[in-house]
Formats: sequence, C-alpha cells, structure tokens
Amino acid sequence: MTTYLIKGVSVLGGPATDLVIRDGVVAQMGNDLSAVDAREIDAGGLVALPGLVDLHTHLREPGREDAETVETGSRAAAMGGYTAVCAMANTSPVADTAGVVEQVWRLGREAGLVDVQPVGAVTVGLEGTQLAELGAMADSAAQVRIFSDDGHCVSDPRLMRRALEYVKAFDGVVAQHAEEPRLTVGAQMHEGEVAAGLGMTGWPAVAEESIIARDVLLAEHVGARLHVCHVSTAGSVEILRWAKRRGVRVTAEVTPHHLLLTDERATSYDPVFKVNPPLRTASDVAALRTALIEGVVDIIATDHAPHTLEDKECEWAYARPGMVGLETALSIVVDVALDTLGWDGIAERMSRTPARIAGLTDHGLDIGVGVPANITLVDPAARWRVEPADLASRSRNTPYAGLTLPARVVATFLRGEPTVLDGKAVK
Ligand SMILES: NC(=O)N[C@@H](CC(=O)O)C(=O)O
Repeated sequence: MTTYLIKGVSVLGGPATDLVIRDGVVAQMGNDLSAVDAREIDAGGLVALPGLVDLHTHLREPGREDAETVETGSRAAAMGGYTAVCAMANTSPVADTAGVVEQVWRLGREAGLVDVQPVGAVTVGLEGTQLAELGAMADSAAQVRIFSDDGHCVSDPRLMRRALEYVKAFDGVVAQHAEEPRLTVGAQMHEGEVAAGLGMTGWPAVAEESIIARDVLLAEHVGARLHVCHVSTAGSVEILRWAKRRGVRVTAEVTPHHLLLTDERATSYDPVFKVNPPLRTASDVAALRTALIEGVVDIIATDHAPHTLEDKECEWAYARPGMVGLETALSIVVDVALDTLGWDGIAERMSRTPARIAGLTDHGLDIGVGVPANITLVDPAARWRVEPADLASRSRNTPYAGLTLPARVVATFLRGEPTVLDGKAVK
C-alpha cells in the first residue's frame, strides 16, 4: 500500500497540519512531518473531513442497471466525498431476503469504491402486507441494521409496530418513507398555490405529517428506533421537535434539494424537479434549515435517485420521481449551511451521525492517529459548473445542471486508499 503525506491540510477548518496515511490508518498527525517513500499531497487551503456517509442512496442494482449499478453509484459517491452509502431496498428483485442483500453487499466490496451497506426491505416485495425476513437479513454477511420500504410507506400501523418490535432485538432501525398513500393518490407535486395554478394534483403536507406523528408514538410505545427519511415540511419538524423532547428514539434526515429548491420549480414543467416527497414551499425550506441547525433534523441524506432519460425526459405526469444527488450534496450543503453549521457541523450531519445511525463503526470517526483513514479533502474556494454529462453516475437527472456551485471534493480516501485524487476517480 502506498503511504500518503498530506501537507498543510485544515482538519475541519482548524489550523494547518500534516497527516501521514499508512496501512489504512492515520499513522501520524502534526507539523513538519516527513515520511520516506510517501506520495506527497500539497493540501494547502484544503479542508479534511471524515469521509461522508449517505444513509439514503438508490443504486438500482439488481434490476435497473441501465440507470445505475453498484459500481457506477459507488464511483459517484466517492466523487462526492462519500466513503460509505446505505443502498435502498427498492431494487428488482427487492432486497427483502438474505440472498439479495448479500448480492448488493458483495458487489459493493468488489467495486471497492465506498462501503456499501445494504438496507433491507421491511415488507415482502415492498407490498406492505407481510414482514420480510428481517432476522435472516440481519444475520447475513451483510449484517443489515436499517430496514426500509423507501419509495413506499409502511402504512399499516400493525405491521409498522411489529417491524419496530422485531428490529429492537438487534438494535436495528426502521427508516420510514412517511407518506399516507390514501392522501397522495394521483399526486404530482406539493399541494398548494403553485399546484392549484398549474392544475396538478397535490401531495399534501399532512400525508407526511400524519405518518410521522403515528410512527413516533409507535416508536415510543415499543421503545424502538425510528428513522424518518427525507423530511420535507415545517409541520413534520414540529412533530419531531415534540417527539425528541419526550425522549422518543427518533432520528430524521433532510435532503440537499429540500434545503434549497421549492415547488416554484414545477412551473417549468421540467420533470427533473419531480421528486418524492415533492419540493415544498419557501417557508418549509426555512423551517428545515432551522431544524438542521437545532438538531431536530439530525442528518443530511441525498436520496440519490438515478433514472434513465426515458424515465425522466417525458411528460411530467409520466416521469419517475427522483434526482441524482451524490456528487452535488456537499456543495449544496456548503452553499446553504456552511455559515451556520461550520465544517464541524457539516461533518456531524454528513458523517458522524449517519455512521452512528447505520452502525458503521469504521466511519464517521474524528481524524486522529490510529483511526481508519476514511477521509475527504475539500477545496472550499473552488467553484465548479454542474455538467450532467460529466457526472460519474450513470444517470443525468440532476436539478443543478448549468449551475455554478461552491466547494469541490479533491480527494477521497477509503481505508487509506484513494478512490478520488486531484478531483478524478482513481478507478
Ligand atoms: N425519492 C424519489 O423521488 N424516488 C425514489 C423512491 C421514492 O421515494 O419515490 C426512487 O427510488 O426513485
């Protein structure tokens, strides 16, 4: 293994220091270090973060390799500064058995670009009627700890209760896609003034909020861990604030796009802005930003949802919901929240806390001697233009095409091996 000597890097925005990365760990940290035979990286002006961890990634393999594979999605993740991603279960076949989660886990190891931690489905086929083999997935080589029907809501309260009871036994967590399906039949975008003006069927905030309210009560009753996916409304934030004050074991995520974009984008009729849950109003965006600062919303997760051109470049009503996000997440977060969160706050919400929720013990660790070298180097002064054709993801459905964003990932190290160097994927 090559030894790396990183010169003059600012760890989490602190004073410049040198790092020696050897045999997969941070071997030395301090000033004026030297290391024989090391490859030197001039990191003056760069910020080092613990490698980012995404709790919510769609990798599409098995089944939709035309949109993304474990390998292409892993490369997109590495380019975005991630060292671990949790791969959602809505593949084809669904990741609802030990066999499928092991397949995804093995493909992740073979690609070797990020640690791919499979999420297991809560219900068989995501159909919401019968619990999947949660125990078998937990006991498999993939050691699944997060279970989610994401894309679908576990809407049956009895099944949700049983899932929470089941995962409690091995300190697992149920990650809920909060959407009461009967309130979103035919929904195309956020229910509100813009939808009314466009004549589109709305996805009301209450469809999300009513499920979150129910689920925090169930989690409290059972004493189990609940995670709420892609929180998108101000009302959801209020429910989470209440639940956390009561000591309910609930965590929540927000996506970069829900921190930046609003339902006004639908006036373009460009389906790249169609996403589930939908883009909401400016006051929802403001409430989500505040919740992120306060810690009511714990983490930022991408909900990276790659789709092919055929599935996206069509009429709004027929387009699949979802946006790619792995390669732009850190830049969007820097844009909207660096001044309020600082680098340490960003590391907390994009690395340490997601790693803790997912039980990924090699990730989200403070950079220090002896710690696994899962590290991201960022150039905070860089500005770059998002060109869909340049993305490492196999899909192109970014809502930021043509935008100039701040901060660029220069290097990503996974257990001491670079997956990205000089802003380019290593393999
Ligand atoms: N977030 C999205 O808009 N899409 C997700 C699933 C889903 O939540 O609908 C996908 O898998 O494409």
